[in-house]
Amino acid sequence: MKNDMREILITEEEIQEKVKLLGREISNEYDGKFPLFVGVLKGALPFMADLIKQVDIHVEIDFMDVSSYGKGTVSSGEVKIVKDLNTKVEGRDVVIVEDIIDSGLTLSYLIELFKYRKAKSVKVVTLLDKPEGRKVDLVPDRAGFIVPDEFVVGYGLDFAERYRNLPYVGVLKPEIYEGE
Ligand SMILES: O=P(O)(O)OC[C@H]1O[C@H](OP(=O)(O)OP(=O)(O)O)[C@H](O)[C@@H]1O
Ligand SMILES: Nc1nc2[nH]cnc2c(=O)[nH]1
Repeated sequence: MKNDMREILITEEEIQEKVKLLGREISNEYDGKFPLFVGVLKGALPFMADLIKQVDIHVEIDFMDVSSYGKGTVSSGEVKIVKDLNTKVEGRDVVIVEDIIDSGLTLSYLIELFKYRKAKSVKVVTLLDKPEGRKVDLVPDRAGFIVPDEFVVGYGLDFAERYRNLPYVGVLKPEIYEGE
């Protein structure tokens, strides 16, 4: 798969170091509390798995599957719930765990949903933030790395359901996108 990459933007080591730091910060922030971490499938899976191992307080985890991207690289703009939570969020400190914030449409939808469901607090931690992609005004509470306005893959992020299992984040060669 490495041959398909035009460029590696963030190495495995850089990711793991950042995840440790975020885990420590979140442990301090929620010390004495029992937050509900909501992983947004599918992309947040590797980040969620690594992050919870670096958090040194009790946490509950659950997952939601929402989708606004089809097979390609452009958001449809419409957010659909594919799988809802099994956990009640009323009265809970919710931490939404994302792989990337691009347009911000997915997250703004989820934040409003959890507020409507009466969460005590709703915060966002994302591994990647792409501020140039924003279509709504949204700033994450914690972000690991800022990425440029390019379609990135790896560490949960796919192109046509591939490349999620790369341990790093990068950009594909143009001929890979064109082949689809
Ligand atoms: O800020 P936005 O423009 O809304 O983009 C961010 C969302 O897009 C990706 O998910 P996607 O809908 O592609 O589903 P996936 O995680 O299953 O790949 C990513 O995992 C975020 O959830
Ligand atoms: N794989 C991938 N999914 C995204 N969803 C929103 N932005 C991106 C991106 O840059 N790459």
